[in-house]
Amino acid sequence: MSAMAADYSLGSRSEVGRLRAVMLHRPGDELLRLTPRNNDQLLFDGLPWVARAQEEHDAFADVLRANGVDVHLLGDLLTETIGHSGAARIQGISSAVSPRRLGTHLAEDLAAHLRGLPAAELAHVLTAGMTFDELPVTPAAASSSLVRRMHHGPEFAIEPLPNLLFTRDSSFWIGPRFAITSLALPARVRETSLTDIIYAHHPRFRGARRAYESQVAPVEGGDVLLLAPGVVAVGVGERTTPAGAEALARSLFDDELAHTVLAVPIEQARAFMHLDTVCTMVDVDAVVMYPNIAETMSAFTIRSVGDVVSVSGPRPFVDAAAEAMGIEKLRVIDTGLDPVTAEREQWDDGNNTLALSPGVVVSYNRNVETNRRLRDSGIEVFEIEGRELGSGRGGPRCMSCPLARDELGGT
Ligand SMILES: NC(=O)NCCC[C@H](N)C(=O)O
Repeated sequence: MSAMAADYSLGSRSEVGRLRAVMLHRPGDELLRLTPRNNDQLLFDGLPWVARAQEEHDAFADVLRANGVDVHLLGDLLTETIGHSGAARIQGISSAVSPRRLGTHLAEDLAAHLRGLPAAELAHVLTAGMTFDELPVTPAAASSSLVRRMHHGPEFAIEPLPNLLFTRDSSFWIGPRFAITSLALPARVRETSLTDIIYAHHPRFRGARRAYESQVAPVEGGDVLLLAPGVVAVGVGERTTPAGAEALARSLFDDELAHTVLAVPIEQARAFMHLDTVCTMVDVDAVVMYPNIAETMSAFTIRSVGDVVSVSGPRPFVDAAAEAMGIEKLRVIDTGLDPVTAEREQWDDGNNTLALSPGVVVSYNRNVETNRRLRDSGIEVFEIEGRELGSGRGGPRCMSCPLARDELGGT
């Protein structure tokens, strides 16, 4: 990536300030690893047609570019990072090559092989993984490695990362800082080793500081909504735990990145894996929310006053949010859908919109009713195709990590 001077600075203090730069991951060979036997464990509901998924993703990126957003692809950033920094290369390899899985001898052999690969090839292995069949053939390893002899060829020596597509979850920006999250499920844990080396070593991010450095407990970016400057909502459910929400809140308070954090309980179910599967912001004072839970969604309010942290509630989410945001009312765009249509469109990420600026969002075209009602409420909707992308159960917000948004006053 050229070190061109951008007319914005990195960071984000809201969900809806004009989007200036974003990190996406164009899906690649890691999706070709999915089979009917491993797709559940790898958190996909089906087997995407990969070429089509790439076309859909390219169209998504084009919509963002057409709206003036700088699109940075994680795969490119990773290749550039590894090419630029020997330390990043070593770190990436050591997080991927597990002596626990491979035994010390094979792990050392493989790590030595990976250290010699060109940057793009190594980035490919770190994202798409490697099967035992694909291990480099060294005569010594072939005859002396029991691990190699006893594993089946198609098994993974390095697990692939098909969910890298959902860049929202493995890091997020709050104020001028980035946070590397702590992903809850084994299929995704290694993703953060890649975002970590990118932010630590890519020249584009030189000087950027970290938030939530301790990564004490699971926090996933899809659960983190920047409701307003200083006000953060954190979903607590299948992924982010109460301990994660509390640790994040205390860390944001210590770094003066937030004064109020709302911990929002969500059902521990696949359909509601993150807060952004049921609620996203579409304007400075408006959310689109899954109607079947709009009435019951609640929040604990965590506040920092001086050195004291207090927890109150729970109370209705919309009331707690409005008070924390300092607005009279949080508008809930009432999609007004009957429960069955609402359930179908929520499953297909109808509530997972990505805001380009206040009142302008990107959404999947299949959610016909939700999109119609968003427009009826004055929201401009750019529609994208998600027939294949959606098989991983994530929409435009899940597939994007905003790197820079304008301050709200300036949009
Ligand atoms: N923020 C999001 O809701 N991201 C979607 C993540 C989907 C992925 N297949 C997962 O289960 O983690």
